Amino acid sequence: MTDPMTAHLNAHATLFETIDTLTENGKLRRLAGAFARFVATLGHTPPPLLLACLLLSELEGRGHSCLVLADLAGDPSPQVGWLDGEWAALRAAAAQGGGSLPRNVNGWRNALQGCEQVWPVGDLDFNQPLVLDGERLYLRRYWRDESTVAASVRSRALALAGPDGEVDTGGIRAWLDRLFPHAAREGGPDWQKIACAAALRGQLAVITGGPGTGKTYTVARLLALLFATAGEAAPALRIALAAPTGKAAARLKQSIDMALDELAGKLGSDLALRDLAARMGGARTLHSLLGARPDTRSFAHHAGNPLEVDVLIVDEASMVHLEMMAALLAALPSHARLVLLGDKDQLASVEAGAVLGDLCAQAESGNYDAATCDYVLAATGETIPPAFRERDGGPLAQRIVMLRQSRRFGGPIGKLANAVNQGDADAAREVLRAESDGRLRWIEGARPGDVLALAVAGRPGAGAGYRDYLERVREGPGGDYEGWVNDVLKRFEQFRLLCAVREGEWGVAGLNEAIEAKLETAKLIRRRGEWYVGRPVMVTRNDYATGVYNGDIGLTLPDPLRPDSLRVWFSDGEAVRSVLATRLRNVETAFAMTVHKSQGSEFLHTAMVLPPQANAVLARELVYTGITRAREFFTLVSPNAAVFDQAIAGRTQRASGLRQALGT
Ligand SMILES: Nc1ncnc2c1ncn2[C@@H]1O[C@H](COP(=O)(O)OP(=O)(O)OP(=O)(O)O)[C@@H](O)[C@H]1O
Repeated sequence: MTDPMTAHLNAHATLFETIDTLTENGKLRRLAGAFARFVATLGHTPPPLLLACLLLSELEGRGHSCLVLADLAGDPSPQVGWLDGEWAALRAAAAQGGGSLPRNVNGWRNALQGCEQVWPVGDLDFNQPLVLDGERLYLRRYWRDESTVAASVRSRALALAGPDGEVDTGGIRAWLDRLFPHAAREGGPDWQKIACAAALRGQLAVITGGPGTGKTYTVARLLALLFATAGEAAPALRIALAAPTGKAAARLKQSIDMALDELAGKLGSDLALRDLAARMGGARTLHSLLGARPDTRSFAHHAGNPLEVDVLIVDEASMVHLEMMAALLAALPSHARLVLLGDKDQLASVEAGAVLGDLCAQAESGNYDAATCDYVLAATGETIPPAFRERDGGPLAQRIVMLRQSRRFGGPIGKLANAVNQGDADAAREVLRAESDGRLRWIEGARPGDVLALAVAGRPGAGAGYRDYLERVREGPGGDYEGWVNDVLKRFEQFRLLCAVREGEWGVAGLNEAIEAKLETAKLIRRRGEWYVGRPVMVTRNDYATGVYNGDIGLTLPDPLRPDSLRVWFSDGEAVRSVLATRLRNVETAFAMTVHKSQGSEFLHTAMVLPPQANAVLARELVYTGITRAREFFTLVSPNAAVFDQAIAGRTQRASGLRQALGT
């Protein structure tokens, strides 16, 4: 006799067969089918629920935190990159399981809210795995995280440091005038100064801006201001610096230390800034700040055991995913001031959510209310221009300041990044083709050999690609092993090849192999199995035993004490540290890496390789992020010029309920 569960799954045999075929063909991730099967074991499962679960899981893998019912009622193919009638095939197969599928949003909502696996928000809660909130379907944990973030951001946005009358705007103004002695360069108000004042007004500040707009410069001055205006509390002020990755954390600490040191020189003994820098300690990854525990999703710090901080600065906030932001906000004591720094236009986190983008949805237009404009005038002497005054600005808009003038990125790379950000393909192509000063180069109609030549030898005026560090490796350490390691690591950071995709000849996997072969032919490396001298690797999973984390990049060099064994060296701010190569289990070769993984890093010369065909991940944010990883030189390599236009035409809009919940 067939048990009821098997009988139930059999009723959907055609649908599961179609799901399996799509999975085999790489159109669905395995987890999506497995999740749909799991939900089917939990009770009666009508075909609309199965389809919704399948899509929800597939979308989660692509960074969306929920499924919008309008997409179900319409056609979700664009979000999942289906081009060949996959959605129609799934619908047809689902219909064979019995009954017709809903035709509109109302129909889908009715079908889903009647299912025992779904909790319609507001009904009695039985801890069902799926949550239906208005016109969005969630996996319960994302709904919980989104609710935590929305509630916490709302209450922090509302909490003023005191009625504005009680904030000593005169005192703030006096310090700000010293910290920002020069007027803003391109007319308009000094947004950096305004950002500092805004952050002093409440418990949340978001400072967004493109590369080189002075986010770190501003935040160093904000720290000085907080310290200067804290009065007797100053010596006890607990400040923490954090970022999503170790590399970004190290960069933040380094830049803040430098900026504070420079300020200390200017302000003399009026403010003990060097003491402040020393007391702050290092910058940490968010995982380490929250006390990540191996193999669990929970942290040592949470609402019941909050972080011991008064001020928390988080850099590269665009990389912070929804789950991490929820954990961070839950663990932050309510009195603490949170300052988020990041570029809202960059790619969102690899994991689900686009929190910074959602928070900053209206940052361009400012939307400051009259109270903010009055406060800013009193605290900074700056007048917010009418164009940035209130339209429909709520409390959150008052907490967000966008820095609009880049100090480092004014040249052709900045122009290109701007054009891409505006989706202006004509302007972007024009800047690229002008190849100003050799800063930009576009290899159109590229062949694989062009990428390899670039990787091995760079291009004239823009450095020698990977040849440079490998030749230094070949020279050997001489008498100063650590100096040599430092130099090799620095040279490796001068050039990087970024890919939009992982698979195929133009993806990370194919290019890494091809580059290794080419370097071997050029006698720059000598492979001896997986590990060899000069191999760059990227860590793909946190490993608490060896102290290396997802995204860390290291170089393989001979062990100074036992030349036969290899160690992988990582930069740790100014210092270096190493791990025996054979102890690193989750690593991959990193001559080529994805744009996603390059976030938080910059290279003197960045080359970005686009694939020959457009696909769902290839969007404006990705191209913008790739370009803005270049400090001095940028090369675009594309086998098919049309793909560049297609990529920047599309924006990635991640499905989330956060904008609505926050009114942004
Ligand atoms: N108001 C200013 N006056 C003088 N120099 C400035 C000012 N603002 C920024 N700079 C300089 O411009 C450069 C870029 O600033 P900063 O590194 O703070 O930008 P950022 O937005 O943090 O960049 P990234 O996105 O790359 O982290 C630095 O050298 C900084 O010292």
